[in-house]
Amino acid sequence: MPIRLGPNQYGKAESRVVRIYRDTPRHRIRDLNVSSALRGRFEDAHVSGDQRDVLPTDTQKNTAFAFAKDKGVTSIEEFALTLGDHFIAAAPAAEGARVAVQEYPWERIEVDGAGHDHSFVRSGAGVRTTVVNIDGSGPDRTAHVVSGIEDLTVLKSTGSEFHGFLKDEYTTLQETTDRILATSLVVRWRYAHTDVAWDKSYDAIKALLLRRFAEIHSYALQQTLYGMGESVLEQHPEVAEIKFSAPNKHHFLVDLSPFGVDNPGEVFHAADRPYGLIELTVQRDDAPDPGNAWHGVPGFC
Ligand SMILES: O=c1[nH]c(=O)c2[nH]c(=O)[nH]c2[nH]1
Repeated sequence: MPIRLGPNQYGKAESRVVRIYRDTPRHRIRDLNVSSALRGRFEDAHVSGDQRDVLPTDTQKNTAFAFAKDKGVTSIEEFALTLGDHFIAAAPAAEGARVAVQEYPWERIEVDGAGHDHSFVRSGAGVRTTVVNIDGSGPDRTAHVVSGIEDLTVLKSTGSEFHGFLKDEYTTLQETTDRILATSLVVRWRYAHTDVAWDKSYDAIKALLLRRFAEIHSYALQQTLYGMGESVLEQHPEVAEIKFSAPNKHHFLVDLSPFGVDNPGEVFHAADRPYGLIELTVQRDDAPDPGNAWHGVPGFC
């Protein structure tokens, strides 16, 4: 029975790289979680145990820390692209590299109305992400960048309705014209190219997503997310498509009538499970081919 090695990749997952810029008394911080993986002609390592083509995962980890010092972290996308190209050059058997980076946000601690020079507090609003996939080098090189934000928890205390839905013998859900809408967003967008002002693009897209969540009167989480994605594509030509994965964090009105207490939309039970899970893509008709841009990005349809 012929048996052979199928798709494979290997690398170092979740190196926690913290880069402090201390060239002036006003320090800056970039706090990263870096994962790299190489794919290519690595049959020998798997089938016979010959490691001559294998750039160790330990080396990949070291490189992430060394590059944080030598090249710095201008943006997570630039950092991931630089690392990926380096690994493909350093390991001749590597035909492609995947570098995923999460960035944890820090804010300066406010002291007497001003941000402190070297004291920070983790800020709660979302983790920035990128997944870079590079194939080849030289003129045949292709690079795909999928960036995004995860754990962006948002809530509207009104301005959300849900009614007119299909009903059958198992339907018990009441129609509503006023409910809480809450979700913890995972959003990922694919850039059409790599000539992007990465930090500026991220900041603007995050602000736009939040603004549109606030502005859109919701008839369903699906319609809110579609509207958010549509605005991103309208205002950001550098984005080819955007994907959402959003748990509908149900808030149930508590029945206080047994205690003779009225509850006009004021006290809710925030249920953690089960949750509706809404996933969608908003894309341009003429978006460039995704290639393997979504390779290794779990949880998206
Ligand atoms: O925004 C919603 N979309 C649904 O598809 C759905 N289904 C459900 O039970 N509640 C909701 N809410």
